[in-house]
Amino acid sequence: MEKKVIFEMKDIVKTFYQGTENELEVLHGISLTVHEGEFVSIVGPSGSGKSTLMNIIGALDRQTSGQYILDGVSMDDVDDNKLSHFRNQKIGFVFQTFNLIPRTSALKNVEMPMMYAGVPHRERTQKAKDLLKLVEMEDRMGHMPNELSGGQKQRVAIARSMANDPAIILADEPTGALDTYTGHLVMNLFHQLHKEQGKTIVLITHNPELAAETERILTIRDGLIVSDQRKEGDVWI
Ligand SMILES: Nc1ncnc2c1ncn2[C@@H]1O[C@H](COP(=O)(O)OP(=O)(O)OP(=O)(O)O)[C@@H](O)[C@H]1O
Repeated sequence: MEKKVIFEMKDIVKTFYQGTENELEVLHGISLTVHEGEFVSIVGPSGSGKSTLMNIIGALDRQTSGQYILDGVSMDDVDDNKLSHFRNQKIGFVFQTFNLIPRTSALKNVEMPMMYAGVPHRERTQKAKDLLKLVEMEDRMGHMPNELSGGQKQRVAIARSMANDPAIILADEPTGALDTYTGHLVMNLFHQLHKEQGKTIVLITHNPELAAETERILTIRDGLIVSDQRKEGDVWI
């Protein structure tokens, strides 16, 4: 059976304008389809446009031209007022610097996206507990972020990213602030979520070794996708 399309980009161009004179076209026409359950990485040198592309995938920014369809909805049809709600529902973000809310317990951090989504108290607390259990953080639920190690913070952040059952988990250099060993543990967690829960994951990374662990590598250079490789068995094609 054909897998469901999670998002589709058609000829996405992004231009930044500074004043009326200066314009900088950063993405020059990106076309890309990602299906449900894929674990994709986006790699490319610094300045190639990865963050710009990620901001569009994550509905944090809009394209200048082209079409972006996320979970069946064209982003052109989502007005600015609805954008943050849409983002909260559809995207689970994991950042390099964790971005947990300080002086707020791990449990409350995971509850937060559900609070914004209007999930009733009892239900969201139970879901947050279940998610923290899934990432093996159930014994640290009452801890504040500053009482957690980097790897533990990232596990809480990953639990939070799944709170509203997003269409995509979008992870931007999620192991960038962690030592190699802890980074591997975090990557293993993504692999587990992908394999056991069928999550669709988009990983943005500088690290080719991490990218090679995923099943599809998109390489972006100077604002264009220059290769799109998939792993078949042990071979990249
Ligand atoms: N808001 C902005 N206004 C103007 N130019 C921008 C803006 N954001 C990014 N750029 C430019 O777009 C280009 C691509 O930047 P981007 O951050 O997407 O690259 P990147 O591949 O994520 O780099 P890195 O790996 O270093 O984070 C750069 O030349 C950058 O200066």
